[in-house]
Amino acid sequence: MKELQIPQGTLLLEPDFIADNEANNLFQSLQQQLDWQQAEIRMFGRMVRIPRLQCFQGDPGINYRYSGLTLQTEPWHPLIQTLKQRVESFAEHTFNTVLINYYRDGKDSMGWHSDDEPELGINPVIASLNLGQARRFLLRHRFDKTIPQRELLLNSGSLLIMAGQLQHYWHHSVPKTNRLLEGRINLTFRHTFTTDTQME
Ligand SMILES: O=C(O)CCC(=O)C(=O)O
Ligand SMILES: [Fe+2]
Repeated sequence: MKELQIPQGTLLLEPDFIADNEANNLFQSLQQQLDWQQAEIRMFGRMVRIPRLQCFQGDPGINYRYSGLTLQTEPWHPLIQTLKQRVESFAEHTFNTVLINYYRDGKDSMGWHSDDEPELGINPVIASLNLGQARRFLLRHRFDKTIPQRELLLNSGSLLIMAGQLQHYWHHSVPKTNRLLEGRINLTFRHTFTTDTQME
């Protein structure tokens, strides 16, 4: 595991967490078997469809708030349950939810944001697993515009861990491109606190 040096945040990358052929098989199975939804969010006073498909799984009874929406967790898909266990033992951290994003082609994307919802706790550990098409992942400092933007290429099978103060100080995004790209599935494993569980 490689620690990427970034001020005010922790970023770890394991480029070959899952072997290529297994990652491709997982991509195919999940692409076919998950119940993909295209959420609508309110933007500038009107409802727009987000440019990607999503699915949210986790332990029972956990809600997830996202751009004004409240999503209910679906039960763990068996393949994802197994992946969760592998990621947990590698990251030495437990997760109770996963947000799964399916970028169908280069036009699908995720805008600048940080994962700083209060239910994720103060300094969340988020483990981000990539399957399929490699995509650019950008990071930009939220406050100090003199700090250069960072760019990673997230290959199929790679695992990126975001931790420490990263979500407080950095935004991240997956930009769209005009290049013809294949599909990519990204899974962000998270620990979501509920009113019944303690914040760290
Ligand atoms: O697709 C990615 O690499 C990023 C996903 C992400 O930022 C998120 O789910 O919050
Ligand atoms: Fe994110």
